Amino acid sequence: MIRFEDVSVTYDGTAEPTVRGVDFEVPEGELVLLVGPSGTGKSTVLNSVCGLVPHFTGGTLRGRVTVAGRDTRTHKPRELADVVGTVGQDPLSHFVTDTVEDELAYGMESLGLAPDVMRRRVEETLDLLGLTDLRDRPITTLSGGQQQRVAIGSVLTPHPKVLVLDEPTSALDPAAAEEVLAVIQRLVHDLGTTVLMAEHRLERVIQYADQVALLPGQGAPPVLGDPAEIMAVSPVYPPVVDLGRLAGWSPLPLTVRDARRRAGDLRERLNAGSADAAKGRGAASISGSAAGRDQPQTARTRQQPTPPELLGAPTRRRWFTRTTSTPRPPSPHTAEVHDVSVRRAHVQALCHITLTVTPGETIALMGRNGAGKSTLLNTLVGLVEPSSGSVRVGGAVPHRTAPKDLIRRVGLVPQEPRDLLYTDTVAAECEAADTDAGAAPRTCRSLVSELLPGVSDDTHPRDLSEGQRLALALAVVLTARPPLLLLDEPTRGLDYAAKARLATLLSALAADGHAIVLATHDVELAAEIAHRVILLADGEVIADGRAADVIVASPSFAPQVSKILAPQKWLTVTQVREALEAGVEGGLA
Ligand SMILES: Nc1ncnc2c1ncn2[C@@H]1O[C@H](COP(=O)(O)OP(=O)(O)OP(=O)(O)O)[C@@H](O)[C@H]1O
Ligand SMILES: Nc1ncnc2c1ncn2[C@@H]1O[C@H](COP(=O)(O)OP(=O)(O)OP(=O)(O)O)[C@@H](O)[C@H]1O
Repeated sequence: MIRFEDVSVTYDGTAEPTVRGVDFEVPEGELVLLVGPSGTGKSTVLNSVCGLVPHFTGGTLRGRVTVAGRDTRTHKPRELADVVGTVGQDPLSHFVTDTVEDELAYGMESLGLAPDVMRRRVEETLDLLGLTDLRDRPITTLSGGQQQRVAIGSVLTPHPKVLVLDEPTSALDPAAAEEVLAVIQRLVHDLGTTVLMAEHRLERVIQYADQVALLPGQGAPPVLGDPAEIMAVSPVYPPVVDLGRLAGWSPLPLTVRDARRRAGDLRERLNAGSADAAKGRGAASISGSAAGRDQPQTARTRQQPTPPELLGAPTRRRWFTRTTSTPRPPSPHTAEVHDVSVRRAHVQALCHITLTVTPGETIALMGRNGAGKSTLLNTLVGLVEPSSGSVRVGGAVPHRTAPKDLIRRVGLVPQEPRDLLYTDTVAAECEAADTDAGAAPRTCRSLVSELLPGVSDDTHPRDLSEGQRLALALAVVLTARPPLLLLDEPTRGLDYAAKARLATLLSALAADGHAIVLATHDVELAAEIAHRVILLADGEVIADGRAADVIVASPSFAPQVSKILAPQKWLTVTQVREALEAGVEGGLA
């Protein structure tokens, strides 16, 4: 159904092709998953199917791409629209109408479908994607995940033969991602729809793939094969595969269910290690278990607030030591939220929220799309005024504090880091950040150099990769050294390597006394770095406690490793690896 014949794409102004030797076929009624590290050309390949490459992006496409027999070089995107439905990475840029219902109908109207057919399909899609309550809503008032669901719905209603999906679950909560993928799988199995999809969070999608195409990068052509075979050699892989490789399981399990069947031995080895630790041998290493998350090596937890005098202590990260000379406010809490409610139009976005945030703790704010996570972050940073209740950040009321004073207390890296960047070079962005923060010249530039070595002053922020742009926005926010750092869905669009770098950085910031609150759907990131998890539902706090307790107890928010090794409380492959190594040293293996 989709056929690539020796395709290469060279963008204008670049000497080498971004992708080359792309030569494979996606048969009708199959779902092929495109995987690979950031920047290896996944979006480029996807966009060549719907004709955006090269008709809209410029550049040169060599070879041939055909979709349902139509050559994309001779057919413009609008001449392919009746066969290909495309969801790109940025839903907002996608929308053409104002309300949810109109958006779902738009594609069908352009194809001239009969009104009764349109009506039926809109109703079906609203039902399938859980959008019924939002049908009359202006799209601009939807949460990020709600918008992504509408974007997916709008390409499903015309029933295209081919779906091209670029990270379709990046803004979805785990349960919504499962629901949307189940719908897509049903289209593949029952209607014979052909799907080509790229996604970084492989733990969500790998089990739905009939085949995987790996783009290894550095100009190497894609490798197509059976998902398990590709996962055995791929540089990007989900935690279940990481654990399978660690334990030496063959064939590699791709699902939690398959891994659980294989995990008996591993559980026994880990049990022996824990028992050993309990007897006092090798305890330090084994405390890497989930229960040990907020034990001495990280120390600064809700239960053990960091004494303010320790906050200026030297840190592990060189760049960060430069920023520790200014004393921080003496309050034991960085932020206090008391009985806060927020109404937005007719929606009760937050309802009687009470919580405190303590220096040195990392909190993952989780919950379904529309639960109120972004609203809470926006309230902490003064962008949204509570309808009732009080918010204090570093002693100040955010929405009544002048921006130049507020940025020394709290900084938000928004869901779309681009929203924070407004100049046209990295150097200008850094100068503006220094001025805004009243910081010494080159403060921001030094942070950027540490976070993004090799990025030149004259690079346009638009030309940075997703992960690089996030790092730049983080540097801009950190220039003012806010004790409270807020991040909204920071791993959206990041590959596993970029995510690991972000996790290391955030852990160093927390160890230095920063309080960090991140709204995230990424259960694996929460497992990696959060001391505490707060679950929101319909604007209310429904759980607030140690990460290990809250997420392990939730089928939606538990990471893969804890599902595989339950009832033992492990959260990450790193913890398992460290425990096994300690066990080997102690003669356990
Ligand atoms: N329109 C364009 N003009 C010039 N260069 C581009 C254009 N679009 C993408 N590129 C470059 O091509 C390379 C591949 O980008 P692409 O978005 O296809 O990668 P990707 O694998 O989808 O990355 P990610 O996983 O981060 O989305 C990158 O270096 C990018 O900067
Ligand atoms: N301007 C607005 N007018 C009306 N309702 C709004 C407005 N902004 C947000 N909402 C609603 O408030 C609720 C909370 O939205 P919020 O963006 O805080 O959710 P979220 O938990 O961050 O969601 P996501 O996980 O999808 O990003 C949602 O139902 C959303 O539709």
